[in-house]
Amino acid sequence: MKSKKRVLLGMSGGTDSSVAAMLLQEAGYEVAGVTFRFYDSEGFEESLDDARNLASRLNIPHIIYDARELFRERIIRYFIDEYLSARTPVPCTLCNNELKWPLLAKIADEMGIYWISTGHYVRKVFQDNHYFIAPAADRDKDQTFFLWGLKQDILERMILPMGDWTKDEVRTYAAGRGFERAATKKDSLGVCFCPMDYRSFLQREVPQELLPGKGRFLDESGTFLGWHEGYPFYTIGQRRGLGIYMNRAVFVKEIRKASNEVILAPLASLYKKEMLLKDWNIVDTSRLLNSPNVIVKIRYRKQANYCTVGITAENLLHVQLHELLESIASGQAAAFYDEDGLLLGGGIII
Ligand SMILES: Nc1ncnc2c1ncn2[C@@H]1O[C@H](COP(=O)(O)OP(=O)(O)OP(=O)(O)O)[C@@H](O)[C@H]1O
Repeated sequence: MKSKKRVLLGMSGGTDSSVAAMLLQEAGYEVAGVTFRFYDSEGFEESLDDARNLASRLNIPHIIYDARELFRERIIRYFIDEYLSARTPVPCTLCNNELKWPLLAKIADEMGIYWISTGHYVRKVFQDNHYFIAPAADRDKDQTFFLWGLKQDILERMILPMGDWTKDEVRTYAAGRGFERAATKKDSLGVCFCPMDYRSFLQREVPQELLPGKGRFLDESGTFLGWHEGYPFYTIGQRRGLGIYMNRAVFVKEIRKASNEVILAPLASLYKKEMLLKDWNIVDTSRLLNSPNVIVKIRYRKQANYCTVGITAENLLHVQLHELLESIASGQAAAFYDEDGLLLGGGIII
């Protein structure tokens, strides 16, 4: 089954996977395309048409895979439940690690295809008998942060054509090949099924009786500061949009579900020195555990901190931060890197 020349590509209809299809063909692969229908949206038919048109112009067999039920259960319901549980969800991480890539592998298996591919801006390297995800040439587009949960069985099958390209080069290439529409499509931003503010999404999706209603903002010593709209509408570290006017800067430090209370505090109170992770994945134990040069990131575009990682008796990852880090929210992901940017693993903060 390990045909060297056949690859299944996830085709969203967007610029990156469109150019990925062209580059794979240029590299001599026989490409098949799949477009996942993840959820119902006005834009889906248009994206699907784009993917189909491209497939037809490139002479690529193309299928649609209906993943709506799976996506609703595993991603959208999780997203809502996390906010209702006073946590901060990471839907893109979960989708990539538990849906998009495993589904590609499953469908490829059914088609007798070994290689699987997407338009993700990441690279893959093989070192010391392990495959690692590595940063893309376009550091601004780098998507390594979302892929820490992928295991070797997926990593070994991945082909990542965008890894050596910048987005500008990709657009120029598509235009040069006469694919003007693919060249000029907008980048997708944020959480795909929730294009609006997540609070409006919760208002729309969650029956009113399941929302907690107004609750109390308190300071760290329990003093009442004002009323809030209900704890799911706040996230750890939030400063803007609190709807409360104070003569000092305050941030959300803690969210108490049981009492529907949100604790506000100065930034200095939000710093922590350690965290615990569940549902973790380690790519190479020897490089991660107790190593002195591990870097951790808890936000896509934010700071990187040095840390030391160990495993607790309860089988959680214990992350000792070398410098204080603020706004660590349960539910968020932490991704580990070595100093060359190789992705060493990650987990979900509890
Ligand atoms: N609905 C979908 N069906 C199949 N594959 C998808 C779908 N959505 C995304 N992908 C794959 O996952 C990759 C990353 O998707 P993401 O939405 O993060 O990035 P993107 O930069 O918007 O990519 P693109 O320009 O290809 O839409 C895409 O390049 C594509 O290969």
